[in-house]
Amino acid sequence: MMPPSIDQQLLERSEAALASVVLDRLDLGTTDTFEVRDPATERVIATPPDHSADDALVALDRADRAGAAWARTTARHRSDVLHRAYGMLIEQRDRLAAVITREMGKPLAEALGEVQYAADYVRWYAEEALRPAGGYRENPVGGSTILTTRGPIGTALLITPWNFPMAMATRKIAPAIAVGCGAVVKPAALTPITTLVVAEIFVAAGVPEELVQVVTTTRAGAFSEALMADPRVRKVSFTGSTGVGSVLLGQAAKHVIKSSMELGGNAPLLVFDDADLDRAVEGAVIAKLRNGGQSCVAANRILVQDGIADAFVEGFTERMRETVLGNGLAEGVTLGPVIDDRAVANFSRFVEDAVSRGADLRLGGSAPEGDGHFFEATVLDRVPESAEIAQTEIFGPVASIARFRDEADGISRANATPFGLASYVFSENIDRAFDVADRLDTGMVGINQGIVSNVAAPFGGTKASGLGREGSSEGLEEYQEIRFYNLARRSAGS
Ligand SMILES: NC(=O)C1=CN([C@@H]2O[C@H](COP(=O)(O)OP(=O)(O)OC[C@H]3O[C@@H](n4cnc5c(N)ncnc54)[C@H](OP(=O)(O)O)[C@@H]3O)[C@@H](O)[C@H]2O)C=CC1
Ligand SMILES: O=C(O)CCCC(=O)O
Repeated sequence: MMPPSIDQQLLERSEAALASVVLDRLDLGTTDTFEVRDPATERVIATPPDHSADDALVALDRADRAGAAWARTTARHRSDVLHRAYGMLIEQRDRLAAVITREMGKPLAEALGEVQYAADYVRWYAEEALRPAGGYRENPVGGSTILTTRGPIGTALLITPWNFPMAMATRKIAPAIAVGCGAVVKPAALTPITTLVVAEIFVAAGVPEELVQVVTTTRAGAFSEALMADPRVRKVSFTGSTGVGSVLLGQAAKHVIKSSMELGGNAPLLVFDDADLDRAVEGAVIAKLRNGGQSCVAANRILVQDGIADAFVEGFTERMRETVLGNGLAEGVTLGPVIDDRAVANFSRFVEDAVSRGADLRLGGSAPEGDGHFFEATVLDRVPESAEIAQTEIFGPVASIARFRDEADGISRANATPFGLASYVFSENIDRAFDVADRLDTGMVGINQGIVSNVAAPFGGTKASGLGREGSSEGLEEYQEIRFYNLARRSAGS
């Protein structure tokens, strides 16, 4: 079948959007550059500066100084600035979405969804900035009153991945700004442009020019070594692979830096015999294909109870067959390219390995010929636990289905992973759904739905999936330091 053709007007608009971005926001005279490519065509779309570790230290210096002044502003002021930024992000949603699609690949409609999701973090933290941040309690043995305050922790280092280039940036930058911190942001080298647009809009909304410094670089290791050894960094927030998260935690341990780590997942999605079939199929498609499967909360292991398995696999495969693969700028496309060649090679290997171990390939399984990094929506059924795909984070549009006998079997398989980010349960028996959800060792559980992401909810995982939470009020606390005042009292206390 011919791939859908690209809308020329959208292409031109996206070219204009890319051309409008100031690539060197640090303006340090850096002459090294690197290439950012469109994953749908492999063509170069931008050449931002490749900043050195020394450049990053200058950025840190600026963010730290600006942060000291920002910390003294009122919560009302910070809230107003964030509200303005929200409005401007929404006004510029088409420009932002075009940049996201061109550098990351997701279909334009999904990119627009990411812009709204990302902007919602800014609005949420504009509101949270005003919440009371302190407490009062009596010393239980009398003699003093304990007052607590929460203040900005200091300068934050924010490292983001390529899969949600806007939402992961705002999920970190907005709470940092809301409480009064400065920040150095390092976007993924594959997708740095969106973050530059976000920073530009924040400044236009009233964020001081130097408060949020975006460092574009391909030298991530040297960057983090230099910054994590600098005592001015008081907070690191990272989203990405568990391997890099561990390296950062090692560096944080040395200098005792407060850390939030949002790392890999291996989400189980359990469908019980008593699930509503249509709901389970729909939820599983949503959970599997979030961001083309390139999400840490994407359903990684679909586990289906024996009694409903055949009907589920039938329905799920038919829904996966409806996906339209192609360039995210083309009309009707619902599945864009994957991020790079390495990902395509991984998926081909997963499929080959699973089939060689007895899995049943129900749909897809190949990378189409031609330019760009594409992989078909794929369904593998009866995947044995020995298959590589049953043990690893897939991060793409390949669904791995296995069957289970009963509740105990399903739960024990679901928990048999070092990861604990998200899980999903489908059952019309609400007692069972809650009971199973309670016994799944993950930070988030979707019950009868395939979505857990929500700005008002604490996003994060257990075990090797990370530390800390993002979004919600808990996400704000990650950028705060608690202080208490022990106020002497004459009375013995009440
Ligand atoms: N939990 C999640 O949300 C995500 C999980 N992943 C998982 O990780 C796998 C690999 O993806 P990838 O993008 O390579 O993830 P990485 O963990 O390598 O990259 C995430 C971010 O960390 C940066 N980084 C890389 N090395 C270091 C370092 N030594 N010190 C500081 N920062 C560093 C990257 O920079 P640079 O781009 O320059 O390498 C990028 O900005 C995926 O296939 C997926 O399994 C990926 C993305 C998100
Ligand atoms: O997948 C990720 O890398 C981050 C989380 C995306 C989401 O908020 O849903």
